[in-house]
Parts: sequence; C-alpha cells; structure tokens
Amino acid sequence: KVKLPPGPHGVPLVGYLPFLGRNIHRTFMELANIYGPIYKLSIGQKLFVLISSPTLAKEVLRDQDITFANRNPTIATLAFSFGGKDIAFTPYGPDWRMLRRIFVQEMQSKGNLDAFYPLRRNEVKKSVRDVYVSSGTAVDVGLLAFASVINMITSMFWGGTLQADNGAAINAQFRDAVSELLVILGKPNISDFIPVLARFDIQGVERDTKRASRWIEQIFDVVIDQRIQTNNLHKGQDTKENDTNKDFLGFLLEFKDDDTGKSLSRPQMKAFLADIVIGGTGTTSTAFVWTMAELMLHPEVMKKAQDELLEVVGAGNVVEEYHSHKLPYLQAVVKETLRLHPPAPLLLPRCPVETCTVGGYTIPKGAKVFLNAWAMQRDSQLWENPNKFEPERFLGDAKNLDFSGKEFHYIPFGSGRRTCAGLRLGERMLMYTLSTFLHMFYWEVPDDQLPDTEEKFGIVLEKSTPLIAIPMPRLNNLKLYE
Ligand code: HEM
Repeated sequence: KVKLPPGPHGVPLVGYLPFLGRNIHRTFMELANIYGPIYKLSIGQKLFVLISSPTLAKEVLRDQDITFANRNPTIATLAFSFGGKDIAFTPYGPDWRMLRRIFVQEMQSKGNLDAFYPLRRNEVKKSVRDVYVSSGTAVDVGLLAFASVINMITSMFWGGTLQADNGAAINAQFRDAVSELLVILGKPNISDFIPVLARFDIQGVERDTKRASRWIEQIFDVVIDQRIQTNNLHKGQDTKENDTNKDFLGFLLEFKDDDTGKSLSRPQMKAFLADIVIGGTGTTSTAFVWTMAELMLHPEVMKKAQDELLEVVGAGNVVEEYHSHKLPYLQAVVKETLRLHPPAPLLLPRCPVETCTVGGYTIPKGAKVFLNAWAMQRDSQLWENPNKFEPERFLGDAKNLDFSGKEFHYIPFGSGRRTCAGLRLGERMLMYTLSTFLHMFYWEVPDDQLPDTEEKFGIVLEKSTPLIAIPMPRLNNLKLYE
C-alpha cells in the first residue's frame, strides 16, 4: 500500500518552485517544522523527499545504504562530469567502486598523502609570501583560500608534469575556468525540474556549463598529452621523469585494476580530475572562510587557537602538517564551524534504485532524496545552544564526534558508502592552511566592522558577502615569511 510522506501543495506545473526562496536549506527546515522530519515536495515534474532527523537519516544512510547509493545528476553536473563518469555521479557498481578505490584507498593512503606534502607545503608557503606582502592592507580571505586550495590541488595533480614556464600560465587559466564553473553550477536550472523544457535550455545553464567544461577539458588534454610524451621519452629509463607517483596524473595513467586488468579511459580520467577540483576547492575554501569569519566574531576563541599554535609550533617555527594532530582546540574550532556552516548543507542528493519505505512512508524509485545536515546540526533537541559558536562542545559532550558520519546528527561530510571521497585530503588541507595563516598572522577587522554570517546557497553554502580582513605578521623572525 503506497503511503507517500506528507507535504505542502504547490501551484500547477511548477509545484513548490516559486516558494523555495534563496536559501533553500532554511526553507526546508521551516517546512520540516510543519510537516515533520520526512516530507515530500513536488517541484515541476520531480518528486523531492526531505529528511531531517538522525533516526531517518540512519535508515537511508546505513540501513538502506545500497538502495540509496545512487545520485540523480542535474543537467549541469552531467555536462561537467563527462556524462557522469566521475566518482560523484557514476552509478553505484563496479566502475564507481574502482574510481573510489583509486582515489580513497590508493591516492589518499597515508603514504601517498605524506609523499605529496612537499607540494602542498610549497603552495601554502607561496600564499604566506603573498599575504605578507599585503600586511596592513585589506585582504579578501575568500580569494586567498580559493587560490591556496586550488594551487595545492593542481600541484598534486600535475605539478610533477608541467614545466615551470608553461605551468604557471596553465594553472592561472585553470583557476579562472574553475571559478567560472563553480558559479554556473550554483544556479538552479528550471530544465532540471521540468524536463520537457530541457531542450530549450531557457537560462543557458547547459550551454554555459559546456563552455566552461570545454575550457577545462582542453587544459586536461594538454597536460595529459604532455605527461604521455614525457613518459614515452623516458620509457625504460630509471629517471626522475619516470617517477609515476610524483603526481596524481602519473598515478591515473599508470593505473590497472588488479582484478579486471582495466585501465582508465581518457573521459574517466578527465571526469576524475574534474570531480576532485569541483568537489575539493569550493568546499574546502568555503570552510576556511567560515572558520575565519567565526574566529573574527569571537576574538576569545581566536586567541585560544593562536595560543595553542604558539605552544605547539613555537614562535620560531612555521607550521607543518603533522602539527594538526597536536591541535585539539583548533580541531574543535573546525568541527564547530562545519556544524554551523556545512559547505554541502543538503549533502549530495541520493536516489533510490527501487521503491522503498523510510519512516513508514513510501519513497518511489527515482525520487530525489535530500538529507538536511544543516537542519540536524542546528536542531535544539540535539544540540545545546544550537545557533551559538562554541568549539568547547567538541571538547566536552560531543568530543567523540568526528567526520566519519557514524553519528547521524553530525554529518558535514555525509555518511555511508557515498560519504565524501576527499575527506582525508580535505581535512588535511583545511587544518594545514588554517593553522598556518593563524600562526603566521594576526587578523583584524577593517574599520571595526565585524563580519556578518549571511549565507548564500549554491554549489556550496558560501558566506554571502566577502570576508575582508587585515593581516599583520605575528612572528618576530621575518625570515619565516620568505
Ligand atoms: C571541507 C571540505 C569538504 C566537505 C565539507 C565535503 C562534503 C561532501 C559531502 C557532504 C559529500 C556528499 C556525501 C554523501 O552523499 O553522503 C561529498 C562527496 C564528495 N566529495 Fe567532498 N567535501 C569536502 C572536500 C572534498 C575534497 C577535498 C574532495 C576531493 C579532493 C572531495 C571530493 C568529493 C567527491 C568525489 C564526492 C562524491 C563521493 C561519491 O559519490 O562517492 N570533497 N563531499
């Protein structure tokens, strides 16, 4: 017997679309207060199901994990992921397992992450130098975070492949293309809700995504060709150029599945790279900005975090990635930031492969299921003072909560089989950049104007207005900034 979840009525043709508002995660929470922790919405011709209680999240993400291990890609995500050949949108099955194993178990093994650390270190050092040059003047923290993260990622991708001269130009082009794509992907597209309109591409979202993706694809092709050329040139020789593990790209080109002997196709390889850039840059840099904004709003927390750095790292040293484990207070700050400002507030939508039951309600096959992590992480029944920024909670009652998604009221990286594939790298980059910039600089607000915490929903949940801050060197030994 079919018993669909309750939910509001919309208007003919477009359903609830006109009432979604700009920050849909908030609208979804308000609707949950009326209809309960599971409800449905019709938007255009699509059925959406919203879930916002840990018990029901567990039903979806653990008890019926395989049923919900598929996504429902939008037109734009299909366009940027080479038709859904990436990790995030490949249907659950052998191809997805292979891609995920390459990225999670092999590329992000402790040994490989450690091996790529000098590349990350080099990029963060360059950002420190840039900030040092701007000391005493207003800096856009979002731009700083984006540049640092994307430079670390590109350096790990192909830093060992490109020569310094053309490398800088290609990386600059790549940065522009990625920022453009992130903006396009953040726009809601009417064609996704009313598929009969898709062929008209009324807002031009598909056209714009394809244009930006082509640009990115051309860059991937140049770099992949260059790497193949270098490999061929040095075939059979035991040279530095032949060291396949020196960047991710070498890794992807060399990969052969142990069980099937399959290599990656070029589209798969490009989708893989696109995924890591799109999945990794916006999320990590947004988390950086929110952390800095909260620290500037809470100077006592900023001081504690900086005191901890002074004690652990010392005034005569720069931060190294291995310090992260010794910074429990800063870790609590990051956890608290990701509680209040999860970059993916609704995770990535799941889509049941067959009609199933959740919370006693029928979820039809193909529905788009959203887990409202944002709402659960601010639920007053689950958290004390839920809207207050209190990192101490992660040292007290909530000290055992981590990013693994085992506890369903705290899932900023998702949970289950399709949990964030870049968690280890993301956590490392975030902790390393934050600890470095907090140890090396004081951050002041210009004209005593405290930052606001207005949000902007898009591909990630960004701060609505840029975060502007004035850095001042914190360490006496200015050689450390060179
Ligand atoms: C603060 C940083 C990050 C946050 C908060 C975050 C959050 C998320 C979330 C919520 C999901 C969906 C999980 C689910 O459906 O259960 C996800 C998926 C994913 N993330 Fe992240 N992410 C971050 C960083 C990264 C980084 C650095 C990368 C890559 C370098 C990355 C790559 C991916 C990929 C490939 C997926 C799709 C996984 C799949 O479908 O199997 N993420 N992320």
